[in-house]
Amino acid sequence: MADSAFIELDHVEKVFDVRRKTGFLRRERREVRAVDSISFTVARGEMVGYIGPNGAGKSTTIKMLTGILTPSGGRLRVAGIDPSRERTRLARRIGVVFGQRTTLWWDLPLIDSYALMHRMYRIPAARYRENLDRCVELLDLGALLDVPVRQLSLGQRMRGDIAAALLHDPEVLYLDEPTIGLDVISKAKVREFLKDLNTERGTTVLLTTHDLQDIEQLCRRVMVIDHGRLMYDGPLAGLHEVGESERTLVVDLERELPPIEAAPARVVRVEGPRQWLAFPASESAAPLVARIASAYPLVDLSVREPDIEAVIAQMYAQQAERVGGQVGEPGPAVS
Ligand SMILES: Nc1ncnc2c1ncn2[C@@H]1O[C@H](COP(=O)(O)OP(=O)(O)OP(=O)(O)O)[C@@H](O)[C@H]1O
Repeated sequence: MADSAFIELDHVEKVFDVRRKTGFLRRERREVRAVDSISFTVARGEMVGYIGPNGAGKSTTIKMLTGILTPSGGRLRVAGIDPSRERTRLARRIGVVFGQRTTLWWDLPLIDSYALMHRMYRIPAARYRENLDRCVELLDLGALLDVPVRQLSLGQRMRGDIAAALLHDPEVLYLDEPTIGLDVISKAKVREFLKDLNTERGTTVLLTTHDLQDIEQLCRRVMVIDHGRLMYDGPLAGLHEVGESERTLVVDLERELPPIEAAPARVVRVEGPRQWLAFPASESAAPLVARIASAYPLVDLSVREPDIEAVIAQMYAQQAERVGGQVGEPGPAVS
């Protein structure tokens, strides 16, 4: 493994033993291989997207990286520490944000939660003050500090949670769906903040998300997991190529017209003056837009990204075709 690796996973596995009631006295025992022999390293200061469909094994990986769960097999290190053996020592060096849950105290004003963390993590007063001031300013929390957490909107609470994860200056931040359910403005704020955190402070970030735009705007490298297996590790552009996914250009014309001709884009839907054109996600939209604008009476247009599920489904289908296997049997990681 690389010396500079800050996070290291070597054939890590997590198997859950699930018991299900199948009759009055009968129970069925089943193994769920949530993480299946995953290996990767993340260098200090990297910002990596960790994506995959529901139930792929993302949260399980993150829980093992924090020490909440113990791997069933393989070797795992974060900053040289075995997370499940030295969870408390590691806790001082990592920050975690689970989008669907909060680490804040529900009935307390935000500032009181921070004060409790100050004590829990034994953060030196000057450093606490400095980090708090910085987060309050950049995450726009000033007006919210005295508000009980239960009264915060989802976006406000998420910003509050991100600040809470950073008060002790962690070297690595795990984010599990940090923009889930947020409106466009809150998403932009959170992304901007994370970008700054990574470039200015060099914080290593591992980000799981269902929003491809989070990855596009933040991560040069993306890892795709499905059925507990690593299917891809590389740049996002490469993922589009592997998945041969398509983006969609939605064009509003001045009036109803025959389908637009603009290869390699092809019209996939027409509704009155609005037309939908699919084009390969690996192609730049700019020349296509310029060509359409010069030849057609354009009123408005927008580009829609493929969602992660679609990209992965494509990737899957192609891999199955290549190996002549069945869709649903993941192959080795493509990089
Ligand atoms: N404590 C548990 N006991 C039994 N099975 C579990 C447990 N936690 C997770 N699993 C199973 O392990 C698999 C992976 O779950 P995980 O939560 O890691 O997926 P995920 O990629 O984070 O999904 P999502 O995007 O829906 O959050 C799923 O099949 C899930 O049902």
